[in-house]
Amino acid sequence: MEKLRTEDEDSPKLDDYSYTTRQFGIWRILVHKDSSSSNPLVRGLWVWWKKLIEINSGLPIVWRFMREVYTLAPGLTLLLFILRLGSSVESTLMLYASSRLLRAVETGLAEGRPDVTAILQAVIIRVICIVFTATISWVRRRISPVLRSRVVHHFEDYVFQEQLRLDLQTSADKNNKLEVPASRAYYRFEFFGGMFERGFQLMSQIIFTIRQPSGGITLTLLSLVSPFLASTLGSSNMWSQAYVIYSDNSDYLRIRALRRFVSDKLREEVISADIMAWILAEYQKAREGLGDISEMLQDPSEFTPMTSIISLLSVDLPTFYWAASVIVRPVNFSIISFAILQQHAQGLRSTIGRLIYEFAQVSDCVSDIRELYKLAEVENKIVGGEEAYPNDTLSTEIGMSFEFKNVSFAYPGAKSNDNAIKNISFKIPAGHLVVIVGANGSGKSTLIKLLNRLYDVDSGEILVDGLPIKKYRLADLRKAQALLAQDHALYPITLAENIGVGNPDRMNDMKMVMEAAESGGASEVIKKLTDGLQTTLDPVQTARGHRLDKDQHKKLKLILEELEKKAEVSGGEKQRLVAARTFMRFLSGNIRFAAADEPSSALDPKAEHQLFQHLRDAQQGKTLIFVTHRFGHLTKHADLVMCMKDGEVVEAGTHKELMAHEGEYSELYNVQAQAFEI
Ligand SMILES: Nc1ncnc2c1ncn2[C@@H]1O[C@H](COP(=O)(O)OP(=O)(O)OP(=O)(O)O)[C@@H](O)[C@H]1O
Repeated sequence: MEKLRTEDEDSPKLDDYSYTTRQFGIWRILVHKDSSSSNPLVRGLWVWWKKLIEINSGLPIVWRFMREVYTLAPGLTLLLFILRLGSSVESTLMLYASSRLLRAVETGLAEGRPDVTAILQAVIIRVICIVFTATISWVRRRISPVLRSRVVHHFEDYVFQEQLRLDLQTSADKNNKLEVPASRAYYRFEFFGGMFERGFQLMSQIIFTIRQPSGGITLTLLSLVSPFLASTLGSSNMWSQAYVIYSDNSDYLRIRALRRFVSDKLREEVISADIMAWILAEYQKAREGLGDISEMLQDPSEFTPMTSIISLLSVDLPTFYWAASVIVRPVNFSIISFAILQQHAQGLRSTIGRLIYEFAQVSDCVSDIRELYKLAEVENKIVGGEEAYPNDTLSTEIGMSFEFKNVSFAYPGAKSNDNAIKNISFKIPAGHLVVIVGANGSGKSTLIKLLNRLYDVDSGEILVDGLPIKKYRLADLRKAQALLAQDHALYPITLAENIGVGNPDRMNDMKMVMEAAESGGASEVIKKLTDGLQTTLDPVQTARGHRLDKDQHKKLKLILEELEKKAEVSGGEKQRLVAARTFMRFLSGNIRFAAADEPSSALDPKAEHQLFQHLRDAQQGKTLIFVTHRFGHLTKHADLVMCMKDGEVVEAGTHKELMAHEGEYSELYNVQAQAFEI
């Protein structure tokens, strides 16, 4: 683990990052090593102290969050807090009512004559309390969903907007992944509302208990002990610390892996390969290997008998106090007072317990809120320059020119130590047709991504029309480029929109959309579909059924099946539709560079030939790069063929030159050519 961090002058020493390793069943847990004491009580207090510091530092962001929620619905938020204030005195009022009732009964019993007025008063107060409680909860149930929608929508929209803003390199960074769903915002708001309510509830209970005739103050103090002890001992356990958890039990991992064979994705292959018996045998072997090793996550040392005894005894402290005072002053003994004080003690203990529990969660809330806001602070790694593209003095009408100067690049977060691009230098003149060939993993696609500034180079420089690529405005650069790649997908919108977004300004121009579809070879696909251009291939599915297992549910079942039906296209048809989007982009008239990165892997030979032909036909005013493994007729038309191997350009020239050279390219070419020899 230490290897993951490099030490520099300002960063904390590695010792500060030390951890202890623990093993529970199949789980290995690396727990951050705290410098605090091994005594659970001292450690618990230390955890509390750290929590307080954390909460203190989080106050500004919580304040910002609460203000933001308030501005979304000021009236509703205020009303909700007023209702919470009302709820906070509910339990005290109820307690007051039942104390009055008990005292009235006690007096009646003592005097042999019940005080009907007092009893009636107590009953009326209790009924009022019940009506009050029911009304408050009714109003709350009505306003909460509205407030919830506003808060959740607000944060969902914000997160969506921020996620859309991130570039590839920035969003690939794990630190920029949101670990909290936007819907958590409302729970966090409710959480603080709950604490506010609990705070007032505690205040009203304390005031009421202190005012009790016999031992109110002592009772209040004694009621504090149990929840305080429980929370302090509880907070010192391992789960409240920072940890990394994983399983390295090979049998457990094998079982998990083998279970994947029953997924829909693999089922077809499993059945056709008839490997069920082997899977089952492997599964049983792993199960035997795992034996009784537990998958449960439980720290056996979490609670020792002593801590449990102390915790349980502390609950009975008010009773012990009462028993002691009866022994010392038996004359004061009243069973009713005892019952009332017991009720007070129980109420206080439960409120304090909940409040302490909630207080312990505040730091989690703060980190959730921080997490929600963090995306706004993330700066994109790919930063555009000021220069417009096309550049009046440097750019030409015939296309974009490129120059790579000693460019190296490794994917951020890649496990491999090898660069995907290694110190490459070459030039592509404007308007040229370039074909890049090479083995799998040689860096062809990466090169195209660098030209589109999906990633920035680690070292070296890329020039576009003679100027460093970083100097151009990003939006201008991208508007002038069109990429068509094998893994480009169809979007979950209609086919008309799927093609139209290639040129958003003319999205509704159906004539242009159909023209683009024709060039991409997709018009036949569209005609085949019942809804034509208005088809959505992978629509958002919301339909679901519940307990449709009986005969009388047949009708509902049929409706559900109808709702679940969706249009499907083949892999090659999908590629044609994606290609149509690129042609739509061409029709914007802005494109000076187009790259086709193996866009034809699923196309039949005729469709592939047509696609390449259409791309070449549209080459006017563009530099065109093809990345392909099936390069026969393409390379013959190419102005430049670049052959890549292990992240380097090993050969570059025309087809003829490279064939004469008899190197890597001619070898690849001949392998393909041989396939056609009889
Ligand atoms: N997103 C990524 N993260 C980490 N490594 C990557 C990523 N994409 C590609 N690589 C690695 O970079 C190297 C070059 O990959 P690239 O996709 O450019 O190869 P290619 O020549 O286009 O291969 P192919 O012919 O198989 O498409 C490979 O070793 C690959 O594993």
